[in-house]
Amino acid sequence: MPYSDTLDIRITDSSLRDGSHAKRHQFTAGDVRSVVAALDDAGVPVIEVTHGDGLGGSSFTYGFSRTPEQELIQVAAETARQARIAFLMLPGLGVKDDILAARDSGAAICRIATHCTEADIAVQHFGLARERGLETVGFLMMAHSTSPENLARQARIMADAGCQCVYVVDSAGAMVMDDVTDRVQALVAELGADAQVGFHGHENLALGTGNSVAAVKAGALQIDGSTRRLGAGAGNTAVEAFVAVCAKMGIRTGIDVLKIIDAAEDVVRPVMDEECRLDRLALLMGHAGVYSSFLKHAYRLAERYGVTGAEILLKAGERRLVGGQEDQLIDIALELAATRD
Ligand SMILES: C[C@H](O)CC(=O)C(=O)O
Ligand SMILES: [Mn+2]
Repeated sequence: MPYSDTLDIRITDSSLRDGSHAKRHQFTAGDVRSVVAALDDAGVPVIEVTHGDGLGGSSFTYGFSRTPEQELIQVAAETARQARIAFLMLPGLGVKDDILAARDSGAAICRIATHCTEADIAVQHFGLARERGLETVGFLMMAHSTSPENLARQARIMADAGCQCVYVVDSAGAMVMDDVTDRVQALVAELGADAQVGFHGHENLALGTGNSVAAVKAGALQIDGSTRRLGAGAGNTAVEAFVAVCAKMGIRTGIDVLKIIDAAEDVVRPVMDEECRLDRLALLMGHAGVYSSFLKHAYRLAERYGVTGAEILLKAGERRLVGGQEDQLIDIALELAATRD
C-alpha cells in the first residue's frame, strides 16, 4: 500500500535537527531560512527543526543552542510553502508545554523519541499531541540493541498511545540490511492498519541508503534522511542520494532529483562546518553500536582529558550507554585518564 495516491513513501529531512549535533547546535535563523526554502522548493514534504536532542535539549549536558529552538521552528514554518514542519522531543528533556509551544510556533508534526525498550514513557505525550491536532511519529532509538519481537511490542505501546507512525531508529548506524528488514517487518506485522512504520538511518557503516531501501521493501512508508548527510556521526542517509535511487526504482517520493542535488551542494553544504565524514570514530560507532550523537562529545572529552575518542566510544559501546547518558562519557574519560597517571 503506498503512502498516498501521489507518494509511495514520505521522506522527512532531518538536517535541521539531526544536523544540529554536527553543528554543535549553532544554527542561526538565516541557516534555517535558506535550508527550508531550498528543501521546500525541491518538494521535500516534511522538514524537522529542533535542537539535536529535541525540545529542551539546549543545556550544559547536551550543548547550548545558539538560537532558541522555538524561534527556529517559527522561521521554518514561515518560510515553507508546501512542506510541513516537524519537531523532536525526548520525554524528560522536553516537557508537555514545549510541545504546545512548538505547535504555536507553527509545527505540524510531533516526533517523540524514547530508548527502544522504554516506549511507555511517551504515552502521555502522544495523547497530548493528538488531542491538540498534531500528527504524531514515534522514534524507537538504538533499535539495533533489541530483538525485532521486543521492538514490535514497544511499537504497539506507542501506537496504542496515539502514535501514527513508529520509526525503527538506527541511532548507532549499526544495522545491516537484514537487521532493518527483520525489524521493519516485525513492526508492520504488529501494527497492521493501526500505524505506519518508518526508518531513520545513520551512515556509520556506509549503509544509510541501502538500509533505507531495505526498509521500504519491508513495508516502511516514512523514511528519514538529511540533505548532504548533515547529521550525527557520519551523518544520516543522504536525501539527495536516496531520492535519486528511488527515482531509478520507480518509488515515488515527490522530490525533484535535480533540485535536491543542487540544494545539497549550493545551500546545505555552505551551512555546514565540515562534511559529515565516515572517519575512524564514526566507523567505530557503527561497529560497536554507539549512539551517533556521542561523536562530538567524544572529540571534546578526548581533548580535555588527554585520552582518545576511540577509547571513549569503545567503552561507551561496552557499557551499552543509551541516549541521555552523555554525562557518563565524562566518567569514562576520567577513568581512562586515571589509568595514564
Ligand atoms: C536524539 C537523537 O539524536 C535522535 C536520533 O536522531 C537518533 O537516535 O538517531
Ligand atoms: Mn539520528
